[in-house]
Amino acid sequence: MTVLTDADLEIRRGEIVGIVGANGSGKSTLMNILVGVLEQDSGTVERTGTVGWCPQEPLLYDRLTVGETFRLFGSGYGMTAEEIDEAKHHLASKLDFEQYLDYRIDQLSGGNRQKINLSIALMHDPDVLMLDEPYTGFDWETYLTFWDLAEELAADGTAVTMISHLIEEQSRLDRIYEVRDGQVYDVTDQEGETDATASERGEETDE
Ligand SMILES: Nc1ncnc2c1ncn2[C@@H]1O[C@H](COP(=O)(O)OP(=O)(O)OP(=O)(O)O)[C@@H](O)[C@H]1O
Repeated sequence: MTVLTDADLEIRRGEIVGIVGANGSGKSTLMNILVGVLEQDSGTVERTGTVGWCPQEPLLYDRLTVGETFRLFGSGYGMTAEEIDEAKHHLASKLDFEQYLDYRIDQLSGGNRQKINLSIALMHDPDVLMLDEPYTGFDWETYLTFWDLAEELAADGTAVTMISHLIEEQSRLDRIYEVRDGQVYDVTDQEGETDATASERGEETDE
């Protein structure tokens, strides 16, 4: 099936970019192509720098502990043992999962598993961060901490891209792309909410 027919977008350093759109519109497909886990049929994706990816479904190994998970991904990223340890403690303290470092992934709650999923995307301080609904299952405090982290990273020059469903988040985004009918539209300067966010709430739109 054809999901996307026309997508032209740019993700710049220091920006927080939102990808919005109705369920099934192709947001994850677009992100998977940008990350490189899915190959596009035509067109090009230009990536500069390192990429961190937080997929919608955590891609973690159930039988590893949280500490082992950091070591596995950290060594994959080419980090030293000290760098891995520092990133682990920093993120565990920030996102409040220090007490779970020796737990196995399959012993964690959904929200805590998502914290690890997000942390693995962030731990190597990537230049480009791709987050597919990164806050699923987060409690309110964690959700706010997540935004602190995203804003800190963007201020340090990271290009942060996230698939977002929440209308109230749109004011935090520097640029907003909407996926609709297989195409990607820049709706940053559109007044009010996009069609997609209205239709997600079940409201009629003008189309
Ligand atoms: N592995 C797959 N095999 C076949 N079709 C797929 C696959 N993954 C996604 N699709 C289809 O591609 C289309 C776009 O899916 P995608 O997951 O990109 O949407 P989305 O906008 O991220 O949706 P949601 O908001 O529900 O997460 C949908 O019609 C979906 O059914």
